[in-house]
Amino acid sequence: MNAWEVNFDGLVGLTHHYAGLSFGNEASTKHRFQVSNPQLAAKQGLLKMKALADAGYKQAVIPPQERPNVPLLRQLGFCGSDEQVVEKVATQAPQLLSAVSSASSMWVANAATVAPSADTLDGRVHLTVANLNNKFHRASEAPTTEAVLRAIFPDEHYFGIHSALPQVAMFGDEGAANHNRFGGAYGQPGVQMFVYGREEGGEQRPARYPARQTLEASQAVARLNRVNPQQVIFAQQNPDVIDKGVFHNDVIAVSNRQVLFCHQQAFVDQGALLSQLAARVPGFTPIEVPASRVSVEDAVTTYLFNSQLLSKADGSMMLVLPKESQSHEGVWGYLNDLLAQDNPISELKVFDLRESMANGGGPACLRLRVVLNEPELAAVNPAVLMNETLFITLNDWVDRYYRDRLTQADLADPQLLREGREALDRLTQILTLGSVYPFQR
Ligand SMILES: NCCC[C@H](NC(=O)CCC(=O)O)C(=O)O
Repeated sequence: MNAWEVNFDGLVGLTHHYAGLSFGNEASTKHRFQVSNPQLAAKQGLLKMKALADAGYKQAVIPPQERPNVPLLRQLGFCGSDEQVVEKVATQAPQLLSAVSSASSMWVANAATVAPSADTLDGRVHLTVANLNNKFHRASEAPTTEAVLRAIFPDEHYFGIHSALPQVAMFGDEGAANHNRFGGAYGQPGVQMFVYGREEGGEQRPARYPARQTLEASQAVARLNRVNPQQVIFAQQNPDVIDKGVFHNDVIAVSNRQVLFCHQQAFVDQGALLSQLAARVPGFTPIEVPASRVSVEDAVTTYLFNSQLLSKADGSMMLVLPKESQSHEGVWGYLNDLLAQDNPISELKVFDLRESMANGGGPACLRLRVVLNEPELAAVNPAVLMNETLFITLNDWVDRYYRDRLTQADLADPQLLREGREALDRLTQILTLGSVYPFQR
């Protein structure tokens, strides 16, 4: 059956700021306390969505979450009116206010892991919400992510949505950022590769930075998503590169159909893994970038692997890259050599995503890929699909509600809380989502 890869991009929230919350994510640490521009951030994301929709790709949007997360502050013992809760945490524990105000749900590659219906035992599309257990500011995303996904994929006949795994380190799960699907046409059964950073009790693990994803979590997600066990591969990320800032696999590898574009040092036993893929994926085409051309450090600062690898009408592929890859002479030189060589990549498309990049989120982090066939696509809430009208409506909405400057100190402003709720209330009407936020219940 005819099927497409639909890219669902996260819309940046009103409280987007730089708080250095993600140890092991070097961009997050480096930009701590810099001034952010939430309005620009949201518009940079919308421009990418619109450009890809205009180029003929199927594109949709996932809304931001309610921030600051007042119910979470109440769970931590702050009391009084909502405004008083925010005021107290701002004076007593400002870093905690940052954490509960983070707009991190924008990186929807970490929202869930998706299994297309062609791969599942019951013929439905499955999505398992990620628990994002390794970081407090991200672990709190799961309940609203689930509500939002149910509002976007409401029909249980086509879609199975699963709650996040238990919130413990043993089941740390970071969603689609550690998942790749290989195959031919999107509607045909594929091979799913689940990438993990450590195994509970295992010896091979990074020394400096955390490995966020466990093998145990990946196995559970594969079960929940009912992926045919014949179509699953588990692969370990190279712990040495996690220690160099590769906190998710999508910082060092990206795949599309038969192609894997990755760094030479991305995986443990990479040679054996590539042979296994070659045996299982018809026409498997690895494009391994040698360390002599691009170091892991340069991969981390430029995010060339955090690109989207998209199929074009003629069967060739386009890499959607962040501007940082173009500004780096060595990396840009390598990418242009790649174009000249005999491989499926025939175009480079560059976007300015500086606001998101400064927190460690490139083009691939901002999107969740959902392969859908015709009836499944027809069952998606149509109001989230990107088109000219939605683009204009969302830009106007951003202009109306978003600030163009935000620091940690601004999070204490009770007006920000009110602005956020008013904006999200309006957004749920635009996207016909119903009541998905705690403040709406
Ligand atoms: N896939 C990209 C995720 C980036 C995200 N950054 C952050 O949460 C940084 C937030 C801050 O430091 O303000 C993370 O590390 O999970």
